[in-house]
Amino acid sequence: MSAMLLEVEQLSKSFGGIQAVQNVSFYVKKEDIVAVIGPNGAGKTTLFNMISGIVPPTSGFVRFQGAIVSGKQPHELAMLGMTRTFQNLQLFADMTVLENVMVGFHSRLKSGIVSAGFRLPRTVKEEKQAQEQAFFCLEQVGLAHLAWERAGTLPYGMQRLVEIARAAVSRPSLILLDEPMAGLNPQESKQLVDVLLMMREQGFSFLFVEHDMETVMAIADRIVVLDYGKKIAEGAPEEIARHPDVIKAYLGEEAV
Ligand SMILES: Nc1ncnc2c1ncn2[C@@H]1O[C@H](COP(=O)(O)OP(=O)(O)OP(=O)(O)O)[C@@H](O)[C@H]1O
Repeated sequence: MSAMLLEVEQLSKSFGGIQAVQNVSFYVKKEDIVAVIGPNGAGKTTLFNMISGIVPPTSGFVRFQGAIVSGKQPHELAMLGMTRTFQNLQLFADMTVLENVMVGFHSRLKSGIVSAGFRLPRTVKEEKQAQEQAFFCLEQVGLAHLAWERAGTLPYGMQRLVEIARAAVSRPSLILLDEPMAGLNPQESKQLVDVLLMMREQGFSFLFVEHDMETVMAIADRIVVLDYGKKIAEGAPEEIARHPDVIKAYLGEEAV
């Protein structure tokens, strides 16, 4: 597959005197899994926040499916087919698992979650569609049997899967995952890796920030490495693992 999905061009962000991200460029193609790694403070979160519309870039731009999208809000990006998850779980603990996933569907609907509350005819139909689609996504992540449980009662690893199902329910072309493995035990991590690989088979593409190198090496097609706000390397996992600048960035940090 060679269709270009996301193009990040010379993206920069400064906070006062701090250059958090400096002229970073890379791309994600359809059905790619691309990881962004780097030592603490390298600029990963800032880069991610710019791509997903949370913070505006100081300069540079983001193109998604051929159109420039920098400056658009997260809900506008969701309508165009780009969704994201956050480092800290953002589920509604008192809502059911199914309802939590449906929230992701509403982010892409015309009627939205507010009018859904009024139960207008069009929205009743959309509700049914949302419910079916949400249930389907829960089946895919292996949680359909828990659809009616309150989300807050699920173990952490399962809540992460609910978040992934929510990000996927509107059938976006690209899902951004912010440290998907954080807080998961090895068994939960393995389960999530399997889910992500299975979703890729179904046509999803992923860009993710991750500290867990084992996961990065296991699932990334390409890795973008940041250090002090700059891209210092980009390539396949095996190239990155032996890249001298990457080794220096990591070992230099740990040796201190
Ligand atoms: N809102 C902000 N105001 C000022 N400085 C910021 C802000 N956000 C980030 N920074 C600075 O920008 C730099 C990059 O931070 P960022 O959080 O993007 O790095 P990171 O790679 O995600 O780090 P970590 O792995 O620790 O999450 C750091 O020096 C940080 O202190």
